[in-house]
Formats: sequence, structure tokens, C-alpha cells
Amino acid sequence: MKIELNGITATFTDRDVPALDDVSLTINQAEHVVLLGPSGSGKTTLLRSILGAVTPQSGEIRVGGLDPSSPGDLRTIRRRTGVVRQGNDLVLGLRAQTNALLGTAPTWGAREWAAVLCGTVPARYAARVDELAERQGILPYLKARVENLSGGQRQRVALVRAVLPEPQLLLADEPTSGLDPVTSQAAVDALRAATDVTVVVSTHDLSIARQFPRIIALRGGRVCYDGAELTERDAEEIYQGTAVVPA
Ligand SMILES: Nc1ncnc2c1ncn2[C@@H]1O[C@H](COP(=O)(O)OP(=O)(O)OP(=O)(O)O)[C@@H](O)[C@H]1O
Repeated sequence: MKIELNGITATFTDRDVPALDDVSLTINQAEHVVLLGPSGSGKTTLLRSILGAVTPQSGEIRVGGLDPSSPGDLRTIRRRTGVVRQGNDLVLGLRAQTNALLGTAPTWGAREWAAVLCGTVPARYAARVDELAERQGILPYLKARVENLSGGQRQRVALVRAVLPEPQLLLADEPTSGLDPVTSQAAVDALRAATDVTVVVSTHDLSIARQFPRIIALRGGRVCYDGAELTERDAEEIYQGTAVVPA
């Protein structure tokens, strides 16, 4: 899905400065992009705006031509989007496997709901759940309740949940936080393997950012870098605050 942001400004009610300040950018269908930038620079707010969870005061957003501020369009956008959120939004009390399957819930029939929540894996997803879990190193934990998993294991369950339904858009907010270098790379590989899918990943990790063909950096809610070859100097400027904000 193509993402178009045109002059987006979003200010939270208790803040004097905008979280996003006149952001305009286009991410093409099937493009893979990293959002980089210091803490508080607006990465999560940008991802949440695409998902209709933040409503900008001005500007226009289109996701696959749809408008996230329209409830009907938003339902379609969310159905087509896989999300890995920062922190933990898994359903406690359910197994890792059931949580991973929740991404496919829109395809479940009424009877299937009850069966899946009781631990059944629909046959059409069984092989792929195992394959994705194996690649993320969480196959042995699929039967465990998520509250008994480590933070990094939970993070990988959330990744499998996002990827399993084969969405048209994948949004991942710091998907490697809390992961060791090997599992972190497996998570990046899963996102990069999503060809024909638009992928937007936020990260603080430069070595991860450099694995993606396009890096968009934010600072103070504004785009301060948009390119492919991030040099050490570019990175320093983004994090030191000396990057030139385009007029
Ligand atoms: N729900 C909210 N209410 C008020 N202010 C918010 C809210 N969410 C974010 N902000 C503010 O908006 C700004 C941008 O936050 P955002 O979470 O988008 O940054 P970020 O780049 O994702 O940061 P991090 O790398 O630390 O996750 C920050 O100043 C933050 O305090």
C-alpha cells in the first residue's frame, strides 16, 4: 500500500510543540523504509497517524488511497496492516500460539473463534505458524502462556502475529528492542522478506537501519534526512541535532 503524508502536523493537547511538524513524504507500494531519530522525535506518532490512532490537526494522509480519518476506510486499512507495537500488547492468559493467530482473526468463522481460543490451530495456518515461529526461535514456546515468556520472546510472538496474515502493509515500532543480536537479525530478516509488502520500521539501531534501502530520519517532529546511504556524519548530525531541516 502506498503511504502519502502531506503537510502533517500533530500536537498533543498537553504539549506546546508538535510531535509531527509539517511532515510530507511518500512511501511507495512495496517500499521498505526505516524511521530513525532520537527519542521523542515523532516516529511512533507517525506510525500511529498512519493507523488512525493519532488524528493530525492539519494535513492529509492516504494509505493505499484510503483516508484513516474515515471510519470505513480505517477498518480496511487496519485489516490490511500487520503491526508490531512497542512494548507489549499480547493477550495475557492465552498461549503464544493463540496470540500469534490473532492476526488472522478476521478470517475466522463463529465456531472457529471458540476453537482457536481453546488452543486449536486452523489447518490453513498450521504450517506457516510453525515455520515463522521456527525462524524466530520461539517454536518450543508456542504452547506457553505469554505471561510466562521473556520480553524478547513476547516481542517475537508479536512479530509472527503481524506477519502471519500476509498483510499489504507492515508497521513495526522498534521490533528488535529487547532482542539479542541473533534474534534481532531474525526479526529484521522476517520484515525484509516481506516482498510486495510496504514495510515501515522504526529503530534506534543504525546497523539495522542500514539494512533497509531507504532511511527517513525525524528530529523534533520534522524530516531531517531521507536517503539511502547513511554516513557516520549523517547519523551524528541526526542525533546531535545539527541536521538541516528542509525548508
Ligand atoms: N499520547 C501522548 N500524549 C502526549 N504527548 C505524547 C503522546 N505520545 C507522544 N507524545 C509526545 O510526542 C513526542 C513524540 O513522541 P513519539 O512517541 O512519537 O517519539 P518517538 O520518536 O517514537 O520516541 P521513542 O524513540 O522514545 O519511542 C514526544 O515529545 C512525546 O512525549
